[in-house]
Amino acid sequence: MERNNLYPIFLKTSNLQILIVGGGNVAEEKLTFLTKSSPDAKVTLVAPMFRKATKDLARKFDVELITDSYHAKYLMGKHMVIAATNVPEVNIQVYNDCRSFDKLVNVADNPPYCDFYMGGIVTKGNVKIAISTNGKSPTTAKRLRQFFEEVIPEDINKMVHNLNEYRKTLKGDFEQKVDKMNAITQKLVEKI
Ligand SMILES: C[C@@]1(CC(=O)O)c2cc3[nH]c(cc4nc(cc5[nH]c(cc(n2)[C@H]1CCC(=O)O)[C@@](C)(CC(=O)O)[C@@H]5CCC(=O)O)C(CC(=O)O)=C4CCC(=O)O)c(CCC(=O)O)c3CC(=O)O
Ligand SMILES: NC(=O)C1=CN([C@@H]2O[C@H](COP(=O)(O)OP(=O)(O)OC[C@H]3O[C@@H](n4cnc5c(N)ncnc54)[C@H](O)[C@@H]3O)[C@@H](O)[C@H]2O)C=CC1
Repeated sequence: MERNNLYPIFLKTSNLQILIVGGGNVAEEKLTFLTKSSPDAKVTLVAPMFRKATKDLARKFDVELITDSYHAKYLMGKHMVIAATNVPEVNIQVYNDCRSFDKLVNVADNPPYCDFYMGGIVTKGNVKIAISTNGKSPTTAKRLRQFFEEVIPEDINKMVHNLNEYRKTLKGDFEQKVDKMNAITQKLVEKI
């Protein structure tokens, strides 16, 4: 069976500068999911024109909008880039420039031109689940996201908080703490 070899990481987007090239539907969709998961992300968009809803989102999440066509100078200081224009040549140019400057790049909806994929994301307090289908079916990623949003209880964060508090009260060496944490959470994985 084919398998997903991507390695998920949880980025501190408030420490990183992200550039989105484009201001249309796709750029707005990527910005919507990015800010939904990471409202404190540092994001800049560059495009000759932006949708009204994109401008509203930008105001809400303190996103910088640059009204201009893409130029490589806009990559300066950026760590990650998402290209989402409707001009394939521009998207490929962004990809090539990012390669030259060692930036991580995602050409939205174009898997061969992605160093990383955006995933389906479920957030419940401190708990976050990211879903990828290895680029094979974004719709499945969306449906799984909706499924987990539904089935994971809101109070999962209470459990994380309580276990964090309990962990602080534990004395002993590392191994004893691990044993105690495992013992108290054993029920979670026991088959009924
Ligand atoms: C590879 C990837 C690269 C990337 O963009 O990062 C990619 C690629 C493509 N998307 C396409 C289209 C659609 N994308 C969505 C939705 C989402 N797409 C997302 C991620 C990814 N999309 C990455 C892989 C993720 C993984 O590994 O599973 C999500 C999860 C996250 C996000 O966008 O932030 C977000 C759901 C968020 C949520 O709801 O939680 C929908 C569904 C809808 O809108 O209802 C459609 C229309 C239905 C359809 O066409 O399938 C096309 C075809 C374009 C064409 O036909 O030209 C391609 C290209 C191709 O597949 O070749
Ligand atoms: N809209 C959709 O749901 C989907 C779109 N696509 C493809 O994704 C691409 C983008 O789609 P949309 O966002 O819907 O297009 P769009 O037409 O809504 O937006 C394109 C954006 O790119 C900007 N742009 C054009 N040239 C630029 C440049 N040189 N520098 C910076 N920005 C530039 C435009 O100003 C505009 O804001 C298209 O190629 C489309 O075929 C693929 C799948 C689904």
